[in-house]
Amino acid sequence: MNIDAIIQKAGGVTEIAQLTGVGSEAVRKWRQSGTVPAKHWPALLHVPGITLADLNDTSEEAPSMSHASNTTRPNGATAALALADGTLLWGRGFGAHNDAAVGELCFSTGMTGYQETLTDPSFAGQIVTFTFPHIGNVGTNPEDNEAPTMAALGLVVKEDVTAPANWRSTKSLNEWLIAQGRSGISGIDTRFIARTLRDKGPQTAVLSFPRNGQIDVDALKEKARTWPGLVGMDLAKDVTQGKRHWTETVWQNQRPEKDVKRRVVALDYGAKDNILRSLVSAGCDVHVLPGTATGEEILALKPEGVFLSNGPGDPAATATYAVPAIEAVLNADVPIFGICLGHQLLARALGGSTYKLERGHRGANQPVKDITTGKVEITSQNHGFAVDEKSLPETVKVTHVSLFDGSNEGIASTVKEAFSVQYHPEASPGPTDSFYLFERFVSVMDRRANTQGTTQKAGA
Ligand SMILES: NC(=O)CC[C@H](N)C(=O)O
Repeated sequence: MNIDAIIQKAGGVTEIAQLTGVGSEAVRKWRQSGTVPAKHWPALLHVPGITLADLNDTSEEAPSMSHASNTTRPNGATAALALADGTLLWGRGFGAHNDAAVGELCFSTGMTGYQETLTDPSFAGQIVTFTFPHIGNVGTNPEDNEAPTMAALGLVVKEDVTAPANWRSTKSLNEWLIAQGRSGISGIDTRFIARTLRDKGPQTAVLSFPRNGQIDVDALKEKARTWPGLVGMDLAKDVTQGKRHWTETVWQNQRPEKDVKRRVVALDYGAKDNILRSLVSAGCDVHVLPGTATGEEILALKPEGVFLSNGPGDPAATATYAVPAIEAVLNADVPIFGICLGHQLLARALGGSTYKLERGHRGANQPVKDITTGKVEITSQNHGFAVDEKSLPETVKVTHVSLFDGSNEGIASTVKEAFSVQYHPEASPGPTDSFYLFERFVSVMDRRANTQGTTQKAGA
């Protein structure tokens, strides 16, 4: 919304001046510059029809290397970001050199946890824009990785990365990126990117930070325009780490250790380490299998429960091999808990379908309502696909919903012990409001073991 539309919504120049406690002269100045100073936004948010997004649109452009400039390369520009719609943004490269990393451009609103975000395997095939302007301030450390390598193809930030200041830091973000072989670009107007993705939906982009400094703008734009996009891509098979016995708990675990541990097979479609740690902390003995494991391979481990992990790419593509395996687990009546890609795959195995969202959810402040209790959780999220509620059969109930856009955030089968959520109860980064889901999974297995125990005793 432009400034004139905002003035009109507020009832005119005199009214807006009164509302904000400034003189009409000040309002005229806002009109000239096209911006409303942020300190007056709270007063204007009371006016029906004016939203934060509208005011954001009027705010001054953040100082950046260039704003959607298509022609001249500014002095000092060493990297560029080309979007599929023809936009070219110049910036300063950091991290490792790469001629042209191509993938889906997305943005995350998380204010902390850039290292966890960059190593979340679900970001494979994507270039992450951080809307929080200061990235890199706390450096990197060996404990905050969610997987051994960085899955995201690159990162886009506003401010240049400065020297780290944190007692846990062992490497600067710049050095760490060099070791990961990934590039970053700074000096970018990240609000412009957020708005573009908001208004136009998902966009492919190419991040170029070439060693020789030569950037062929037209070639980059062409590459961005012709990349096929994430729809139809199975990326889980590229990031799964396969078979292992996981024993680590969450960092600074305070939960008492359980006497009996429930034997869980965790299917790794690109699992974040903190999910495995959370399962252990909640009382599971975690045996990880690759996401490509068959039903037979899973059931051969005699699990008391099966966990379906998060992961990158299009769930419809991964479903080709994952769904038959999940169906075998459902048929064997083994309890299931799924997160994110695991949620989408469970929905498909139960008869539902998935679709690509116009606006993905990425950040650590996403409100979700638990429909059963009415309680709201603030959740960590990273997904671009979603479960289509209309496609769900009667035997599946909706348990959680996004308070941002009403899309599905959780389901449960009414005939099997199987439930899943679209968000990330393991946080990392983000709030831990939803840890109860790991405990719920364990209590389902406890209940099963107890009833089976009773049955056995009764039969003996
Ligand atoms: N975090 C995830 O598991 C992401 C799931 C899926 N790749 C999506 O984008 O929706």
